[in-house]
Amino acid sequence: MQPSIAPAPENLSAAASDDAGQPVDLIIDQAGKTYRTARGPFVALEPISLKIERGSFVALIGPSGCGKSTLLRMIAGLEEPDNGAVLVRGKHPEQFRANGDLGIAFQDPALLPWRSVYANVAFPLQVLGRSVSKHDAKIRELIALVGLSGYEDALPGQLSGGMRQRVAIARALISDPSVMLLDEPFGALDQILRRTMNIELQRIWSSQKTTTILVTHGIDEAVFLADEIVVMHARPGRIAEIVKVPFARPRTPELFSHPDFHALCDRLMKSLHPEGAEAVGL
Ligand SMILES: Nc1ncnc2c1ncn2[C@@H]1O[C@H](COP(=O)(O)OP(=O)(O)OP(=O)(O)O)[C@@H](O)[C@H]1O
Repeated sequence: MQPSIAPAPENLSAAASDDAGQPVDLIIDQAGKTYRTARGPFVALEPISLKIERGSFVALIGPSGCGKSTLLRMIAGLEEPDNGAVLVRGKHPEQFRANGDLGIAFQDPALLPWRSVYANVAFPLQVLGRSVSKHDAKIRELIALVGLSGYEDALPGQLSGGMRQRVAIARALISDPSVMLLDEPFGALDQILRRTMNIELQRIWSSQKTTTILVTHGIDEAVFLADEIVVMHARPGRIAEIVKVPFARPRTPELFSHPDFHALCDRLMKSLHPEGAEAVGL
């Protein structure tokens, strides 16, 4: 498995494809983040470089505090790197987000409690000044895609945690984003529901082929869903390695019990926690 960290070329906006000639959606070039704290500067993320191919599914894994959310916030344009550059389809992330090209779903689905499922999914269209009625078919199609047909009029308080997350994913997709950022979207769900959602997410991603970046603490979730896994280490936050996931798609639930799946999970566990892995016999 080859690390695929590529130093970004000098002319970033011209770097629309990677070494294999594949179109690239995201270029991170020597971007880092140091926070000022009462105890002095704190390096949340060392300067890192990374390229993400169009239509791929990339997972970010790493211990708590290694800078996964900081990196995602930089990609979303919610945080500026101190140095280096982040470009999404050749644009500054903030500009990219303002066009509705970026879909975001975080751990807390943050639905508006007084609005129905339909109105929550439609909300980004209103923010972007687009007509909801013109997009009626699209809204219903996405609600169906996330398996919630029949719940259009339900309020978030009437839904389970998994259903609320599905609404958040439909909402993230309503503006036809070319890039989707998911920060621990299933972190609060139990293991069974989480697996169901993993299978659902693969189905949704396969039908849309939106470039997706998922932050997760679940190694099995990352292996099941991703084409590439970015392993991060903490103190300071940095990329330790990038691992390609070799399993063919569509991946079925049986993969979760396949020996090769477990072998890759163990290998990633070692990469994440070299000392701890030895203690548990890996
Ligand atoms: N605004 C801030 N000011 C100071 N320190 C911050 C700030 N935001 C994050 N940090 C610190 O930067 C480091 C990276 O934070 P980040 O939230 O990116 O980590 P993470 O890998 O997403 O963690 P987790 O898995 O626990 O969510 C942490 O040590 C955090 O305390």
